Amino acid sequence: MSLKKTSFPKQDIRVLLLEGVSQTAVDALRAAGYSQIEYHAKALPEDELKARIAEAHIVGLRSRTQLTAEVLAEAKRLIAIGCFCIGTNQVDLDAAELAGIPVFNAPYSNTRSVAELVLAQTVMLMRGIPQKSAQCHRGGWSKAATGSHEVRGKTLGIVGYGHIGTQVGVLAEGLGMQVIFHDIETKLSLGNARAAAGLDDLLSRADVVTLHVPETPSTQWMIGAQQLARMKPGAHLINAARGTVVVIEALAAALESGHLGGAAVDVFPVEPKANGDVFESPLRGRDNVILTPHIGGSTLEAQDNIGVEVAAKLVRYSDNGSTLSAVNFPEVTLPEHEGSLRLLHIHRNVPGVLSRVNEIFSRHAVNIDGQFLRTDANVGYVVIDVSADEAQAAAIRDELSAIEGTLRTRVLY
Ligand SMILES: NC(=O)C1=CN([C@@H]2O[C@H](COP(=O)(O)OP(=O)(O)OC[C@H]3O[C@@H](n4cnc5c(N)ncnc54)[C@H](O)[C@@H]3O)[C@@H](O)[C@H]2O)C=CC1
Ligand SMILES: O=C(O)C(=O)COP(=O)(O)O
Repeated sequence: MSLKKTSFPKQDIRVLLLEGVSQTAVDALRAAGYSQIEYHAKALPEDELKARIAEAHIVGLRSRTQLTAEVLAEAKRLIAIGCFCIGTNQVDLDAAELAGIPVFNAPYSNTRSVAELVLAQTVMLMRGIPQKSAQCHRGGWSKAATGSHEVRGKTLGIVGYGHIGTQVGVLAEGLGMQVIFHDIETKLSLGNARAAAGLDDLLSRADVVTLHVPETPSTQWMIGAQQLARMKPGAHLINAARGTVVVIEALAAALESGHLGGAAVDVFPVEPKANGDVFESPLRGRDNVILTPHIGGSTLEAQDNIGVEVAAKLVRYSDNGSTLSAVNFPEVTLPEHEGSLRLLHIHRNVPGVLSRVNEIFSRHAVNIDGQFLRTDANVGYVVIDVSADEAQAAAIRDELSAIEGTLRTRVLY
């Protein structure tokens, strides 16, 4: 494989990988010529994170590492962020964009893993298995059908009918469940699934409610005491979305009162920072609750696929400038630039920047082979391919950097 030179040698591009991302990511980065990889099996404490990210050009993380505006302010050299997961709520996406840093994720690679777990939890909860298993562990024996039900013919209510929610629905229909869903967007129903009239309608009809919404201001604490009270007596709640979606004390109270039959919870408002840290929760010690340590997407298959997918996006951006599928940035799909040097200019989206860019090019005796521009409300991203030598490109880059509103410039060779 021929390795492309970037604005400075690849061996000087530092990649910081956190939270034990899959070895497939390391392999993919190495194969693309990125040899300076600092690998951490855990999330770093904030002070250490600030110190390490200050040196990094590319950072890869999972759901634990919080890239706040304060942390990003230290990341002076950072060109790209890879979330080796689906959720990107752990990154201040606006702060990253305004620093000229695109954020990539793996929007589908662990979808199936979460869906399979939720399906299994649905069966376990409807059969009362968590309680029966706990009882057997304590030496008890209570062979009875009381409180045990088939899922066939029962109603599954899916809140958030996106990638995971639809997969859960398809799998549940395979077991003969009736599927209803609620989403803020109009969604195509798969199979025989039907949209509920609203959240309250769904809560009042479902035997099992499962949450698959992202963490946003509209989903924060969306399931509290009032919503739980609307659920059918004896119904079950599954949360493998984000811990901030459910008021956990209200869930504990609904279980304590016997209103809910059980719950399966994978995500929590506060999660331990590292394996081995103590997990505190009002749900601990309840036999009818399946507790898992945020492992909905943690299968080897998912992690390996995520490693390959996100590493490829980071390499593509670093080598080629393409921002396709970035979650916070104008998306530009770029062709290869054989025979041209490529200048990247990321700027605040304010009037006049493009005319200044063009004015600079008009003063240099270089041929423009291609120009690409995308903007969003905050940022403009312009890519210009030129027939020029390295010294000319460096001179142009310096002038582009001086334009007011410039966030980042790079030359790709
Ligand atoms: N437990 C785990 O390990 C994992 C958890 N997740 C979580 O699952 C979430 C969902 O993942 P995907 O299905 O891939 O996302 P998605 O973006 O495909 O689907 C989310 C759906 O929720 C809907 N939605 C947003 N706000 C809503 C609201 N207020 N009320 C109703 N619907 C609303 C959206 O319109 C969309 O259809 C992720 O954002 C992540 O937080 C994802 C993977 C693994
Ligand atoms: O993909 C997601 O959004 C998840 O929640 C999975 O997070 P993780 O990579 O297991 O820390």
